[in-house]
Amino acid sequence: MSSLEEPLGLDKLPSMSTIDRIQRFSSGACCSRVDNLGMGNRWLEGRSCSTSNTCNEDYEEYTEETFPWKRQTRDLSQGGDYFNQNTANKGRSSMKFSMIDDSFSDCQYSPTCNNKDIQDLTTKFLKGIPTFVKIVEVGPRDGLQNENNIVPTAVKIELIHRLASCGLSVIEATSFVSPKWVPQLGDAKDVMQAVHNLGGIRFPVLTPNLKGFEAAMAAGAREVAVFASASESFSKSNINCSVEDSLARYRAVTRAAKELSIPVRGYVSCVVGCPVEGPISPSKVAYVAKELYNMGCFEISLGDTIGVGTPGTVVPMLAAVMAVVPKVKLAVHFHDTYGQSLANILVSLQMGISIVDSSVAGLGGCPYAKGASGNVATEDVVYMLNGLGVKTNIDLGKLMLAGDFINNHLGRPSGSKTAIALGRA
Ligand SMILES: CC(C)(COP(=O)([O-])OP(=O)([O-])OC[C@H]1O[C@@H](n2cnc3c(N)ncnc32)[C@H](O)[C@@H]1OP(=O)([O-])[O-])[C@@H](O)C(=O)NCCC(=O)NCCSC(=O)C[C@@](C)(O)CC(=O)[O-]
Repeated sequence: MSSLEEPLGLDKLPSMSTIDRIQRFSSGACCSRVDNLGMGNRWLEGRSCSTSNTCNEDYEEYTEETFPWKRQTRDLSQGGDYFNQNTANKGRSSMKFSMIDDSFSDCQYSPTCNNKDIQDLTTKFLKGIPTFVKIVEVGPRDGLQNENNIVPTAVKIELIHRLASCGLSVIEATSFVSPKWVPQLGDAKDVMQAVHNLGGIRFPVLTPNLKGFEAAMAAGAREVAVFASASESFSKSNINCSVEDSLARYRAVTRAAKELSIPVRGYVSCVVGCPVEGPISPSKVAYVAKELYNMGCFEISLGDTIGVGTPGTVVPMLAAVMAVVPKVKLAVHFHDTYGQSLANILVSLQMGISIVDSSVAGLGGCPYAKGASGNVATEDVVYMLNGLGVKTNIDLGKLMLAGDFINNHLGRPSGSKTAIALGRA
């Protein structure tokens, strides 16, 4: 078994230095006034702009009438059941409505603005965004595979039940991989047997080879996922074979799955950067994505496994993949090492992607991608989509409680996000 000894090798990758970050975020222009749309009290309460008074002054100008949803957003001080669905729904509809109409009717924001300007700008920035986004919840698999301590089977099953009650339609439940490689998911059979009959929800599982596929079928799985990499080095360290050998294995899996009418999802890892090789060219990603698509994967998830992507690198990568695989078949899967996940998701949506992977409480990380942080939190994705007026059919309040359930179990404070992947030496 090989493993990645080195940390991310971020010196080779596009990165944002601490100084860069401070300079960017402390610029006098805290945010444009139109940016306030739909941001709820995360912006209103959370933004401090410590190096400039501009935001505070701006904030004071804005009354509750100006932001009618302010009263309806999550009140962090109350803890527990802080965001019931009624409230979330009301906030959502009033936000959506007020984006175009009410809040701007008297144009308090700029002496020169008018409704048409606002509508034009809104259309310009939001027009490509799909009206419905499917979320693939990967917490029970991608999240729990990387915890230092093995989470008890009963807790995994309870987490999946709680996630199922949130309205999620796809929950990646576990992996049928070698327990020597990923001991955290050594109870895949028990987890799968306990959840596979939950109605109306798909529970894909990772299968690295035919052995895993057969075990998954025996445990009741009805959908599987294969996972290749755009990086040779990562392929070797993650699944102990070359990219071409992995594709050959996956052809065997997709053939077997086809005979049983089992849908197969395909992952491409390291779509922006690799811990060993540094930047990965979009053409390599496109090649692997196309191979997976050609062998019959119904959906291809593009994974920024170590979370080094920014909109500047994600857009060309997506453009290259979209040239060879229809965009309706593509999902994005971001880790949040540099806090870029939501920005990356937003540009992906603007490019027409309508499937997003995420992980409750931001759990996640590949044990063989040392130093990468967790997946983007499902709560944050749903919150952003609500603000954009995109449908998800997910109950944000219940989702937050599911996040707290697992955070509490893991000894993390309620509301924690982004578990840091500790990797494996
Ligand atoms: C692929 C292998 C199995 C090759 O592992 P290997 O050691 O090269 O396999 P092998 O064929 O030589 O077999 C060695 C032993 O493993 C057993 N074995 C063989 N296959 C299985 C199986 N399916 N289930 C259970 N056991 C298995 C096999 O029976 C044998 O047992 P032994 O005779 O020594 O007792 C191994 O490397 C492995 O399991 N790797 C999985 C690693 C993993 O799960 N990584 C995390 C995935 S996350 C990811 O990739 C990124 C993603 C998808 O999240 C997207 C993103 O974030 O970007």
